[in-house]
Amino acid sequence: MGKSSNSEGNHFECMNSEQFKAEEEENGALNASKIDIASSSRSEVKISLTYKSSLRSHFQAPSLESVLKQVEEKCVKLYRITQPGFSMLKLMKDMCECFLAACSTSTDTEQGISKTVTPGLGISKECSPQAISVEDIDHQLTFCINSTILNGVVNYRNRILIEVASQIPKGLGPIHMDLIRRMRNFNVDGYGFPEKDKKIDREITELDSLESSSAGMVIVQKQQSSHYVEDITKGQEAYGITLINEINEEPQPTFYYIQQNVIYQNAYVKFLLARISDDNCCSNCFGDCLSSEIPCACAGETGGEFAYMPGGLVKEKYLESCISMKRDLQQHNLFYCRDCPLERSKDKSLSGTCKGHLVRKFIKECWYKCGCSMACGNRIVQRGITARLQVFMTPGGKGWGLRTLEDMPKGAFICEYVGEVVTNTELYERNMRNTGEKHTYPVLLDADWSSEGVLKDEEALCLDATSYGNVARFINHRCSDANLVGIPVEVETPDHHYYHLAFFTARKVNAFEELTWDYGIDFDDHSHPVKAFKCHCGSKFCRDQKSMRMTKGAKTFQDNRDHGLAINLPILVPTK
Ligand SMILES: C[S@@+](CC[C@H](N)C(=O)[O-])C[C@H]1O[C@@H](n2cnc3c(N)ncnc32)[C@H](O)[C@@H]1O
Repeated sequence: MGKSSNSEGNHFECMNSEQFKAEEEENGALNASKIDIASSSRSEVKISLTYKSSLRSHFQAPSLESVLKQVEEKCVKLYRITQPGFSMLKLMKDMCECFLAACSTSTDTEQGISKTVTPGLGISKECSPQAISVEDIDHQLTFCINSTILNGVVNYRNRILIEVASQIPKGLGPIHMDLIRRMRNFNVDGYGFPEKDKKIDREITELDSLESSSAGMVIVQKQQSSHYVEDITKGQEAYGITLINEINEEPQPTFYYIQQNVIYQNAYVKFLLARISDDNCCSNCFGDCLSSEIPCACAGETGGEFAYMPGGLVKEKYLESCISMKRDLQQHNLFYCRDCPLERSKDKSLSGTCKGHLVRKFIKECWYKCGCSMACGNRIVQRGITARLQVFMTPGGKGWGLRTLEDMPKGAFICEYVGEVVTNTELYERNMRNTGEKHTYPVLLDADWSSEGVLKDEEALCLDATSYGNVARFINHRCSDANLVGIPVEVETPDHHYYHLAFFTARKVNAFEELTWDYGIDFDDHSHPVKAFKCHCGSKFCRDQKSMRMTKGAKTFQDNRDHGLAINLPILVPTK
């Protein structure tokens, strides 16, 4: 317990966890930071953060204003804060207010022990002589009840240890359950525990039975996962994206995480402001275009109405039309190219017959030439991923997959498909060099080939996420009833041979559900140079039944190379 006073001589009581400090030293985590929150008897709150950095010899203290300004700028960029007037001082004030509110609302005692808990991020506190505190440094959470009674150490790598000290008073059961409930909340908050950790319930009951015995260290659950990565994006996305493998020994996939598309070589993608005409931007707008009474020019692409609702979800009507386009293909016209870039890329001397391309609806977002702010409701995809996501090894033979760690409503933006922008010809050459990769990661950008007349080679584009990509490269295929829908989004250029392919939820998706997308594969097309994978989507509408029987005879791995997503052929209508 520490004491300090302010300039008016008020004393603050501040609780530190000695146990945690010892552990920190043991782990050599000398650069760890520590936050303390303390309250005085006059309900004043003091936050202090000790940051241990390497010592500098000529240290000159900067002004508080300049530091706050720099932090605010950094936060706005790093965490994509779109709230105008964001202020660090206000944030710190909010933290103090929350602390006081928590003190006054949760001091109801149970079995004589205060249930006051400050969940998460490096906070220790004392609101009453008997408190529970929660600390998190580098994702090690320490739960303390009265500091001495029970310390639960939750390790984020899927191991949960609960250490029980030697004297356990009777009647702590409800508190255990309360802790477990909170641990589950931490799961949902992105600490990466799989849903099956619900079996903690059973184990905590076992722990309850230890109450009357003298216990030492009790390992409640120890499940070493073969692989866990805290953030595959290495800080490039607003929230870290974890990766976990509890199924087999397959290590983390090797690829470079990129947050935005990069052009490989020949692709013609030019973002020229001069090409954006007045009809294609809203230079007279300001603030949020969605709140103006008359939709601006940027809504023109979607029939004079914005595709997004305030809050960022895609409007039901628009979303449904995109979903039905994929599901009921026969209802929609396919465009057949005169000189199909796909076929042309295979062999220039041959003129292959076009297999047809879906003519897709585009969303157009506001961009640089528009007068609105970055917080405008018509800028969703360009603001990047905000959902809590996790890459995980699927149990069903599909390799790695992607899931959400939080419930997502229908129409929510998940991520865009990011990769190297390559021409069809470049992709074809890559495919030919490819010697038996298990999974493939290319997507055709053919949503608007119908309006482009004959595309030049450098204009017929694909995204290849094999070596450079984002989290979307892990989204597996599901026939017909996938929970994501891919929508083409125009951001930088009105040239629709280049666009962003963005994934939105096609229905409400629950936390821990795998996110899937219908790649649009025709499993019956045996003319493709690379065979489609055997589909394990598990959907009752799976289109691969026939194909599974026909490919049974494939003998070598090479035979089983698949054409993943690089396919744009008519889909069979599912048989219900
Ligand atoms: C874009 S990647 C998806 C991530 C991939 N599962 C991985 O481990 O990296 C596409 C590849 O995943 C596999 N895949 C995706 N959906 C599948 C499904 N429904 N059944 C079987 N394999 C699937 C195929 O090998 C496909 O080429």
